[in-house]
Amino acid sequence: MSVEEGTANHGRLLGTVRGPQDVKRMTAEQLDILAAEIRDFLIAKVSRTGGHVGPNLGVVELTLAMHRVFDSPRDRLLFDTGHQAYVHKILTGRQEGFDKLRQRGGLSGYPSQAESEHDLIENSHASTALSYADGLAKAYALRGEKRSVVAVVGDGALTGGMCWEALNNIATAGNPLVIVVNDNGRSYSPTIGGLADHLSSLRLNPGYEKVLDTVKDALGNTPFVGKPMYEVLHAVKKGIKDAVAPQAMFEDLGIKYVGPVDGHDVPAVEAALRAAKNFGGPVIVHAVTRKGYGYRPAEDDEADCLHGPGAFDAETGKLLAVPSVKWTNVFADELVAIADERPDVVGITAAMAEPTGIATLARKYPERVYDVGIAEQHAATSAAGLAMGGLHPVVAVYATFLNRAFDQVLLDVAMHKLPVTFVLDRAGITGPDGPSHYGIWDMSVFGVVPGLRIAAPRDSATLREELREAVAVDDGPTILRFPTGTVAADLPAVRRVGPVDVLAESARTDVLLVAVGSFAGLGVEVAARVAEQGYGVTVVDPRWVRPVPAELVELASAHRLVVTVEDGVRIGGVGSALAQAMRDADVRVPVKDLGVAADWHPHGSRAQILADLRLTAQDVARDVTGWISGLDAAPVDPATNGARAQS
Ligand SMILES: Cc1ncc(C[n+]2csc(CCOP(=O)(O)OP(=O)(O)O)c2C)c(N)n1
Ligand SMILES: CC(=O)[C@@H](O)[C@H](O)COP(=O)(O)O
Ligand SMILES: [Mg+2]
Repeated sequence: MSVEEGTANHGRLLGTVRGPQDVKRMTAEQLDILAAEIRDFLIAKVSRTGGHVGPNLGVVELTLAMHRVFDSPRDRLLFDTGHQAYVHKILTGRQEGFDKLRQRGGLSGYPSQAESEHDLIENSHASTALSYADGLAKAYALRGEKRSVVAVVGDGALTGGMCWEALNNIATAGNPLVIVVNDNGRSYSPTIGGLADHLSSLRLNPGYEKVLDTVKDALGNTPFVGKPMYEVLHAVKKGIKDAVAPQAMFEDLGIKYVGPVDGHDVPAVEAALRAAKNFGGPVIVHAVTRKGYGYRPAEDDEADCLHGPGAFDAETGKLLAVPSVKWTNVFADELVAIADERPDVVGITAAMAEPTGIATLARKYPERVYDVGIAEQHAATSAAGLAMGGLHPVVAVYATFLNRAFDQVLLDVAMHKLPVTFVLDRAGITGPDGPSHYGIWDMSVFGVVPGLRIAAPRDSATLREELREAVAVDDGPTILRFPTGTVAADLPAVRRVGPVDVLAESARTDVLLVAVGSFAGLGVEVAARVAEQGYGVTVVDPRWVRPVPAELVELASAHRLVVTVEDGVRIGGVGSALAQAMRDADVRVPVKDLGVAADWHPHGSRAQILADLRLTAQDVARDVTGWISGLDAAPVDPATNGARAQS
């Protein structure tokens, strides 16, 4: 269908867009129609699949303007965090993929090089785009390639320290580079901090370019022209600039500032981008947008402007699935109960108060909760300062995001033996957000930290118990980690051996099955399946997985085979650490450690990915039966650990 036909058939113009070139030749009127159609498309599709509908509704015009001014993929368009790249995907030939957005085998919710040559940054962690852009611009400069580099960064992502490390370098390098600040004033909730205040001071001031244009227009009609006019204009510009000094911060850094510009006005954004493109150095284009723009349920959503909901009713914006009791809710309620008793307990969030449950504490004790912005490294070391000041901070972040604060946890917190508790939500395989969101690294990465204790609760009862144990520790840091979604049904222990809970046992002691955290239920199911083959399985939940409890080694010595299963990478995981502890104690029992291969696992549902990894009761039972019956036939050399071949 032609653009003209598409224009005539409302709802069909989008169907004429197969690539960026199709929007370059559209008229302003067609662009308005197309923007409306894209919004309808986003609401229709994402309401069915779930996803980042709010952020993407806010960048429709911005993305249209970017693809009209720049020539992707020769010019590189980078998206910080990448959750706001759906419009970019729509304009680069991937409309059909939205029926399976964030689903196994379907479109990723983030840029994906495997999907398109137009995509570059696949990491969904915030505040990285400017560093990529700095490097890209330096590479093109050195190679003599005339290619534009454009990085879209949100006001929330700008609160991340890496952005300021990058800006410092971008300013010095002086390479042509366009930084589009997508300023909607929000992360999930309103963006906090001095930078956010600075941006809003810019938002509230008339863009000095716009005021200057007005002055130019006015003066332009006067009789005098030439040098005096230029001097007048220059004086006016300087005067206005001084009056709206806030953007001086960027310009004093050596980065030109253009804006603020209405991010929903395609021609205005295009004009700013063209000016930036031709500037010949680093330029910030400050686009003011609204998260959820054009869709009232998102615009009016106080919590997070429908930042990333599950499937929802397109008419009302209401979630279709009523959230069950999540791990997060249990944590939040227990944290408040603890805070009632412990005035030294305070909470820290990295711009995710609601999703981590810290908001529950903030509602009761607002003075005891700190939102540090998207700044996990700062969160960790600020927590160290709070602890040095006599408090016990509870830092609640998603497991995957603590990765970037390893050095702070190791040296700023643990080396000083400070009582800080890190609560890692979304630990393990999460699913729809894909590999850079998988919280599979924490038990390995932080397992090496001297003096740091790690707990992996199996249900709400143990979460409450282990959280209390964690905040009672006063000579070092603790980590409490649990998965996404509905909390597991309580699974009572039949007895406790030291800190280790025995969940099931038999007269026979063929297998010790160490089921870590949320895999406890799987362990009990495996034991029942293996028992049908005549073998006895003792299922234990270590509760505290680091350091390895000595009682676990003792229990191992009383069995013929040890099998561990964890929702984390095998390398350096609980199984690996237990095997080492057994070797150190000269306990010669073969160990099979099951877990997640250290790899970039694709997105999908949590259940699907775990099944792909053969981390189901059926698969594990089959393996355990094979191993133990194999022992009947011939002993496995404990030294080889008999590691299971895994993808
Ligand atoms: C390191 C890191 N911490 C936390 C998050 C979770 N997160 C995803 S999007 C987002 C808010 C981003 O706000 P902003 O950059 O302003 O983009 P917007 O959603 O407003 O378009 C956060 C905190 C993340 N992706 N990365
Ligand atoms: C982009 C980002 O990092 C978050 O929005 C993330 O997608 C949220 O994940 P949950 O849906 O598990 O809260
Ligand atoms: Mg924002």
